[in-house]
Amino acid sequence: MEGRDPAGVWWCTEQMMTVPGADGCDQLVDDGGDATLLIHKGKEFEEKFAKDGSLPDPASTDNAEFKCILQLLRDSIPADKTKYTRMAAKCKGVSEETTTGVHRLKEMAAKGELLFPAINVNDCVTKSKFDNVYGCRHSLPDGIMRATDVMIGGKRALICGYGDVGKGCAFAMRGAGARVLITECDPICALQACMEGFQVVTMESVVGEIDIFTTTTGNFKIITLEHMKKMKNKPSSAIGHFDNEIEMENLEKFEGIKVENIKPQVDRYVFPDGHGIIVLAAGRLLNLGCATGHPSFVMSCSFTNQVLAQIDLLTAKEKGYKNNVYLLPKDLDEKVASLHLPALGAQLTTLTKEQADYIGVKATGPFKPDTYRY
Ligand SMILES: NC(=O)c1ccc[n+]([C@@H]2O[C@H](COP(=O)([O-])OP(=O)(O)OC[C@H]3O[C@@H](n4cnc5c(N)ncnc54)[C@H](O)[C@@H]3O)[C@@H](O)[C@H]2O)c1
Repeated sequence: MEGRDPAGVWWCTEQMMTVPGADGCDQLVDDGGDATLLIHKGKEFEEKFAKDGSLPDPASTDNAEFKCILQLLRDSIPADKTKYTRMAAKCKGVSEETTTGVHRLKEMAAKGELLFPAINVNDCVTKSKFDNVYGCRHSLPDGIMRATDVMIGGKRALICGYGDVGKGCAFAMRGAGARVLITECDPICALQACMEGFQVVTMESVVGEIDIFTTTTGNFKIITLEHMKKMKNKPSSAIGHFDNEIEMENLEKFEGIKVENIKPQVDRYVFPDGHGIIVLAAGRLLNLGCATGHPSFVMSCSFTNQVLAQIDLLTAKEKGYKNNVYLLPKDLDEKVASLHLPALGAQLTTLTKEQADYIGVKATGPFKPDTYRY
């Protein structure tokens, strides 16, 4: 759905969750938390309507996405006053794919607002340490090359954030011959970047010299309008989750800005002073917008985790899951990896009973404590 208008995206989200002849879906697979957010906001505004007859007001927010949600609910409530309340009651739980969605879920759980149990698939080792790292290592340069045909070798590439996605992106850019710089707020990640030979800098100190920008923070206002004003005539890109990592709204509203659509998902924003920057995938996930996302092999690890999480949710009640965020057990994480090894021709060593006892594990695993960080 990348590149479509936000209202259309939210319309699709609602259609996906509307099950003819039923109150809604039994379980949700989410990526970024949009479906989960819509159910929660739907129920919240339906309850408000029941109490005081008021409908959501899209004019009450400046956030373009949230405006769409409010408009959608403003249309939905008069037609069916309890649609999302029934949907929430029917839903046994959600399994969430990505860092940004998990962040939203944890916020809701901490406030006691989560309406059903959630499984954090992102933090399975065989998800975040594979899809986020190796998937982005593949699909970041793929997206940049397809979109711009720019020579990456020799260019200065800034990766904002050196978490899982940032690590994959930094190594990809280095592999393509770029001189890679990193911004980080976390001293541990910053030190990791230094130890890998990347230069850790602040955006302000290098913004005028960088050729390719990639934001991987899951945070907002990483590349601001002020930064974009100071950039040279070169590409900028984003691989995080939302278009607020790059201040797209402010860029679009900037007086005198001209937008040249070079091709689908590739826009050149020209400032009144004549310098232009290339924005890929409208500031959203460029590897999805400008390429085909991650290759199927690495997604197979993520989706195997999703399937296991969905099976786990089937018995959430029996397991006594509360409306909280849960991780899959480590033996399942190891199982996901085991299932993928034969395709790569790997031969796993089997521990003898003696060796297993010596290091204090079972010969069949789990091989690491939950605190192990890989
Ligand atoms: N495009 C894709 O295919 C894809 C795949 C997986 C995840 N994601 C998304 O990518 C984003 C990052 O995911 P992740 O798993 O790497 O998360 P992460 O938490 O491992 O990494 C994010 C890093 O950004 C740093 N950071 C936060 N604010 C910063 C700032 N202002 N300046 C510099 N650094 C800052 C954090 O310290 C952290 O190290 C999320 O939005 C996630 O949903 C995208």
